[in-house]
Amino acid sequence: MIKVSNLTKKFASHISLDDVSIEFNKNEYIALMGPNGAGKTTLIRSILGYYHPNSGNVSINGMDPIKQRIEVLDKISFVPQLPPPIKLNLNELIQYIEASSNVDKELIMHYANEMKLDLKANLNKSFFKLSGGMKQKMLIAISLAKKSNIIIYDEPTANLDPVARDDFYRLLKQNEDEKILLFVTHRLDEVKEIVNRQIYMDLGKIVSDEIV
Ligand SMILES: Nc1ncnc2c1ncn2[C@@H]1O[C@H](COP(=O)(O)OP(=O)(O)OP(=O)(O)O)[C@@H](O)[C@H]1O
Repeated sequence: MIKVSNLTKKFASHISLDDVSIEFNKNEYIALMGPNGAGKTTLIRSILGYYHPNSGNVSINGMDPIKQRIEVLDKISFVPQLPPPIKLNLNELIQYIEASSNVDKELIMHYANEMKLDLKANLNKSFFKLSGGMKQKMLIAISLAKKSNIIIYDEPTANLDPVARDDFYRLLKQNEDEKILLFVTHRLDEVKEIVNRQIYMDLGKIVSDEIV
């Protein structure tokens, strides 16, 4: 369970999260929406322990994502809005993920194949030299192979072509059981069939929260 309690996060005098309280439970597939600058990514990053809040706190299965960062990140699959500038080639990246997060290499290969990413042809290529869509396919393949109970996606389809988007949503549907899936999106039409809860944020607050 993810529990956010009275969370306020300011950057200088700007309030990005304004006393936000919300819970996410297993079997919830959540679309987190709202205009640019509403605070969605700040909320996600706070859940992942990237930010020290000005007040309030976050708990993930009873753990503090700042104090127990490694244990918390081990429980979560996360695909960010902008892929990180990883210099490792894909082979090294897979080996690193396999060793650090105990993710099965064959499963990464399987999901990469399902996302139509030709992993074998690109194994010696640096991650940062892949196209934007290829990077997202790789991160999605890793996120699905990790088999986490908490999956957080921050606009993961931004660079994907329509075929890759369809592949991604098909794989997500296969993967739905007993999870929390938190999905930041501007395209409700794309995720409508997958989500069962829709949350809107604006000006650092939750302005609506509906079970659908
Ligand atoms: N690291 C930071 N330093 C300063 N201000 C920040 C930082 N991160 C976010 N902000 C500010 O916090 C506010 C919320 O930003 P956030 O990225 O959470 O919005 P968002 O809802 O994810 O927007 P988008 O839909 O554009 O991705 C914005 O005004 C942004 O400028």
